[in-house]
Amino acid sequence: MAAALLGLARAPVRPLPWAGLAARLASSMALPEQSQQLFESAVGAVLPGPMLHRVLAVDPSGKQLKVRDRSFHLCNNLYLVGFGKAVLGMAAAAEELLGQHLVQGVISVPRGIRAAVERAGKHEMLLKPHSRIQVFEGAENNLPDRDALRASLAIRQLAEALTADHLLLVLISGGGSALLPAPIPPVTLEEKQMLTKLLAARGATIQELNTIRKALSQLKGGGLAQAAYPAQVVSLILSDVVGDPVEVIASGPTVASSHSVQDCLHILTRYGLRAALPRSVKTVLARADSDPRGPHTCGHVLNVVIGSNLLALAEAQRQAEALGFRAVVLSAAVQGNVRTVARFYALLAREAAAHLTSAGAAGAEDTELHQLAAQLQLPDLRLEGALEAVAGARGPICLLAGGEPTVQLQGSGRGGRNQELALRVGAELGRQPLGPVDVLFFSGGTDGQDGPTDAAGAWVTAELASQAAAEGLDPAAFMAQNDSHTFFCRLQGGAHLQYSGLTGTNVMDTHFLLLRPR
Ligand SMILES: Nc1ncnc2c1ncn2[C@@H]1O[C@H](COP(=O)(O)OP(=O)(O)OP(=O)(O)O)[C@@H](O)[C@H]1O
Ligand SMILES: O=C(O)[C@H](O)CO
Repeated sequence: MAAALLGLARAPVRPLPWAGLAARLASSMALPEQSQQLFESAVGAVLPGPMLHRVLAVDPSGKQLKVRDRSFHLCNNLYLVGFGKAVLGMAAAAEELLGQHLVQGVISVPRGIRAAVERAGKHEMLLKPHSRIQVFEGAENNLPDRDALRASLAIRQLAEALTADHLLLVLISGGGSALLPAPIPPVTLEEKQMLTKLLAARGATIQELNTIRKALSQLKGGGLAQAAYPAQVVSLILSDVVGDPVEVIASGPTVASSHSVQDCLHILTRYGLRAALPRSVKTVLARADSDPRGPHTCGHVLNVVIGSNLLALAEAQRQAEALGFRAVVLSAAVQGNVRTVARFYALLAREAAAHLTSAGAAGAEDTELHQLAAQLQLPDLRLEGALEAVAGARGPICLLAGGEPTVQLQGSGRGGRNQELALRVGAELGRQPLGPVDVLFFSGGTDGQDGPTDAAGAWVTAELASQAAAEGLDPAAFMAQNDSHTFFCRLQGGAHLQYSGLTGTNVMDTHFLLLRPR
């Protein structure tokens, strides 16, 4: 769906007409440098400014706001609210574009974000000095708190005061659920926070977590849209969820919820929380099905996904082609255990290397690769397309993917999904020689922060095991402790780490596999 929405469906890969020149270009730069360029172009494509400019425009008369192919009348009637990790930059871009039409705005963004953006010199992501947009910072560590609650109440108040003449622009990005808490009484903020924490710790998916959050919230699951009715509502959504489901991202505050109380009870039972529910939660759930207003309706809302992992990958693919790689996007929905995902990428690298060096792929490994692909159940995986492209290639190959694998923490080390994935792929690649081909795997979080570290991710080559051994580092010991960040800090003085600082955007992670025959 996202591909169609964004007009990004790709034609099958054909040989490049300028293949000779491009291949020379690819071979003149080091693979780590090239992977860094791909990451920068991926992130650059989903920065708030470019994204908003792609979908929003004011017509020359200044009387119409164009959102894709829809037009909305402007006459001192524009209001703005927003919540999410990327919303400060989105609001700054909206203010730049629509400032003179804006009457008032309120946004809820993570604690410390303005100072971080300022320190990074990203002034284009800051609001103007006398902005009409009020900023609340809160939800430290992605958990709803009193400050986020105050922000939610200000957002609700703004929405409820609107009339049919008004237009409300809603800016939404990942992290929005924690930044827009408004529990339905008698549920308290603390009770909701506790339930969310318990569900997350027991492994609930973001879909399950947000189903519960919606049932207990005044503003999620279409509640914000309802509060703004009869004003027209345009929501611009930056997706941080695989498949870009608008009802899940930030718990869908402008999307009518299709979940029933039964769905909630199933989830609470699945995670062993049904028996110990606070009385207030039971009361709200019991009331929900008998709510005389019925579910929220959202006919007055236009929800638009303005950025996603696929958009970032498409830009990185373009950049890879410009660098002379034959480039294929494998999937923008990589999920699953990081160990399985790492094995999958290592087998894919091995098979691609075998084709490039005419060694021929081993049957058992091809079978395992397909088994892992089936096990991971990636809905949009283009494995055959990638293998075909690899089989027909003589020069450098770039396979791109994105998503959010899961790390089940066992140790007490420092790391993140991306660094752990890279370390695991590197360890797998070193198991057998790959022939005369250079192979690099890169994994980086588009928000610029991988887990609780200040690196965005890391890159590895097939030489990782020997490089580590030369410095007395044992990758297996670091993996057992989930200590990938410490490993990469020590390996060649941190040269394999990707640092970009907080990027001000967030469309999950990017994975690049680069292969170049020697
Ligand atoms: N030592 C570690 N090694 C590997 N992964 C870790 C480690 N510590 C935390 N993580 C992982 O980091 C993730 C949390 O990091 P982060 O704050 O970047 O979350 P996020 O999912 O990227 O947030 P968002 O999607 O809202 O941007 C969790 O998935 C957690 O399992
Ligand atoms: O805020 C949230 O609910 C998550 O980041 C998913 O969008």
